[in-house]
Amino acid sequence: MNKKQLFDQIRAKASYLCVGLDSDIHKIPEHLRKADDPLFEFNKQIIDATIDYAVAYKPNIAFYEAHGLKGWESLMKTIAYLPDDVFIIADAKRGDIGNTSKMYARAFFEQMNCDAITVAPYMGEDSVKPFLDFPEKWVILLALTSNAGGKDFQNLALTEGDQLYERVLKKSQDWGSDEELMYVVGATKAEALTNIRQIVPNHFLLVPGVGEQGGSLSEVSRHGLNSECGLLVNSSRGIIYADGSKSFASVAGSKARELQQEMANYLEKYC
Ligand SMILES: O=C(O)c1cc(=O)[nH]c(=O)n1[C@@H]1O[C@H](COP(=O)(O)O)[C@@H](O)[C@H]1O
Repeated sequence: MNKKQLFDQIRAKASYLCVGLDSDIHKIPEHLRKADDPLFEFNKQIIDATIDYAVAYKPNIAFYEAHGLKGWESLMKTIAYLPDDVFIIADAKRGDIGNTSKMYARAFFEQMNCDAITVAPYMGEDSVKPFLDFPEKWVILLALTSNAGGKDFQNLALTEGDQLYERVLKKSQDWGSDEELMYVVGATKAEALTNIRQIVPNHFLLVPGVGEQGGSLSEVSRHGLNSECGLLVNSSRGIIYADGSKSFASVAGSKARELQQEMANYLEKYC
């Protein structure tokens, strides 16, 4: 999916919501655990309930890999079930020497037909570039992550003055354009968004950390929205585990709708 198509979807649904499919066999409702493929059954019902309110879905690969072959099957079935007009992010946090990155890219872009993959920038240009060789596919580079430990490296001041995350934003612009590169910025770091928007005014940002991690959708939207929206805000546990009973899907749908309605207001106000 290209940037225009993504923005068209955002306008059509008045939403920049990404639903995180961090589907954990120990957290899904009891009655689904007896199904043939419990993770897929859970995801299917979550997708059906939230599809009108979300433009993107982000399966977190760890939750599937943890189950070996069966988990990969649940993941592939989930991706195949998602309609073509939603943006699919493989949250895989990959990145390795060039020939290995190329194989990761083929796995997630060709085998699984995802639109985007999260990539760690730590190994530098030749580890990121192979992911950028695929037309209309996206690299989402970790810049300023939502977790407390992110500051151990990302906020370190370099001798030239930038913090490390700022250097990631600046340097990576030599590798690809805003038609193929996005950045992860945690909702818990909303205070940095004004500065980030000065460095990357036009790029899309994937913003996880609203809901369970306590980030504010209002703050993120106020400081992060640009004229083409420029945001995909993810919530995983706050939607998919909002209710643990047989009503889990309809409660997930209501949670997604609440976020979408808030987003519709912000789009009107700031975009
Ligand atoms: O790359 C990510 O998606 C990510 C980056 C980051 O900085 N923080 C972060 O929480 N995430 C992911 O976003 C999701 C957040 O989940 P919830 O906190 O349950 O909404 C998880 O899948 C995390 O792995």
